[in-house]
Amino acid sequence: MITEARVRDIVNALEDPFLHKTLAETGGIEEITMREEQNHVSVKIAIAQTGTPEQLQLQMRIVNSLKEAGVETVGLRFTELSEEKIAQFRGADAGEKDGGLLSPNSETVFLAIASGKGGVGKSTVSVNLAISLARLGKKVGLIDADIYGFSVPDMMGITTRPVVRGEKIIPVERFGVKVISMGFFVDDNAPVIWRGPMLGKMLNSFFKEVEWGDLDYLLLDLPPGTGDVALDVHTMLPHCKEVIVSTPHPTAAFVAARAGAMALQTEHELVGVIENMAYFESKSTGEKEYIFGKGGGDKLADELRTEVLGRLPLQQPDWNEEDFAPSVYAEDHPLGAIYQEIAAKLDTKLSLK
Ligand SMILES: Nc1ncnc2c1ncn2[C@@H]1O[C@H](COP(=O)(O)OP(=O)(O)OP(=O)(O)O)[C@@H](O)[C@H]1O
Repeated sequence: MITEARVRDIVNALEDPFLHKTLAETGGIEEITMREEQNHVSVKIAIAQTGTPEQLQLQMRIVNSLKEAGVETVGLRFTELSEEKIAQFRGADAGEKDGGLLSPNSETVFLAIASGKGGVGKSTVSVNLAISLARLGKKVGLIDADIYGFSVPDMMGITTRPVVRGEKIIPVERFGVKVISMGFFVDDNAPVIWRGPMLGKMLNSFFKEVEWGDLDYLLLDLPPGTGDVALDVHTMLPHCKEVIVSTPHPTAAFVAARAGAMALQTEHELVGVIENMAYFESKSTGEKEYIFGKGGGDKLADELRTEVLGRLPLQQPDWNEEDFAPSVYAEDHPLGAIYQEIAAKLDTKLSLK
């Protein structure tokens, strides 16, 4: 009679038909019982969905494999994996480079915008970089992946919600950029209190269920910092090029270096640093004041072996009551022009790769 360990090996090697992961990876084997005198093996297995043709096929595969290994009779019971586990594996799927993830098209560059801490202007940079790339004639999408602290819709002055067509969500288009945000799916300003597995599910559906069409760039505004949420999102994402936003203050640059290290550890590729709030320029004298210090961006770029893509001074966009978008810099605004330069630089750099 074969050993229990051998039974486990045989069954573990088979795949959950819905998650496309081996039962070893999903921890699908719940129980194995052996009755030696009858050469009988009984296995209880959890899979993502029961009562399906796929389950029948898996049943057949298990029975055949065990019989080939010399088992006389096989008993099988199936249960369903917990929602949490399923979400965890679906989330992990999104992290697979070529896995079931919808790539808006195979040429699309995923460009993630990260920061070491909150409040340095990561979302402002994401929004304006996306718009600048669109102004260059690129087809651009923007995912507000700062799931718990979404701000992109407000920053861009988006007042409409995506519509659902068939099984697909049509992103909202604003300033030539297709946008999707957690903010579209919660009641007005309600805090998001979903935990890990839901996060994976949500991110995954931002890729898979949104009708992105053909895109040159899909930008992702990541959660700030180097904590659990940022790490989870980094892990779940497909391979991205990544830009780190920091202020020039040394402590901001220190934590930003940790964000850069996290990107590298999770196999994303750093393409540059943007120094935001780099200085304040007096409108009357043109003199520059380095309010948050100087040199943090250069140090950070050195440490991460990358370059400073641009430096943005402190200045608000001009308000426009008619077409209100509080964080969007017009093309002829001094910051709009700097964003345009950064976008052109990035576009050249990324299209050469
Ligand atoms: N260059 C700038 N000049 C003036 N204000 C700026 C500049 N960049 C960003 N801000 C302002 O700073 C604040 C923080 O910016 P933003 O929300 O983009 O930061 P963040 O890093 O995305 O923060 P979090 O990740 O915590 O949401 C906002 O009020 C924004 O308008």
